Amino acid sequence: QTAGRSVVPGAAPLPADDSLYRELGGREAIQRFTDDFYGRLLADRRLAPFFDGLNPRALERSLADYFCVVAGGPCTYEGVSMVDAHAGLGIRRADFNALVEHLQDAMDAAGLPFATQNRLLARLAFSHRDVVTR
Ligand code: HEM
Repeated sequence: QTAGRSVVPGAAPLPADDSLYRELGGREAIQRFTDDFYGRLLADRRLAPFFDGLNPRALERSLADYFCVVAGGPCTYEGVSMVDAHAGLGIRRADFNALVEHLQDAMDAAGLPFATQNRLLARLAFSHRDVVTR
């Protein structure tokens, strides 16, 4: 474990280097596609109800920190574990897949290459069992 990086419970082991973080374009680029991603979630009538009443700025920042850490970047994620964040939400496999599609679309719109997108998605896939509870 490299000093200064927070552990993300339930996720894949942290990458050995920051190559994915750099491919994603760094923290600010991650924030930009994350903000776009969140907008897409809210525009999706299947998914928007999950995010009712939440503070978009706070969640966008938390998500971008999480993506940054998962990509091996020099960020700190201060949120809760994936189990705790999603417990009781009753998220189904179809919800999970829909969310991943929006993330792909946001990364596409940001011009990120498929290989880079897939590297991030592969790491996030480790969260499946912690997020999908029915
Ligand atoms: C790869 C899959 C996913 C990842 C990596 C992920 C990641 C996260 C992260 C990092 C947070 C912030 C937690 C915090 O700040 O403490 C969060 C919160 C949340 N996620 Fe997810 N998530 C995923 C899938 C989903 C899905 C499929 C849904 C619903 C359709 C969802 C709904 C939510 C909601 C509603 C919150 C806010 C919980 C709250 O603040 O009470 N997530 N997620």
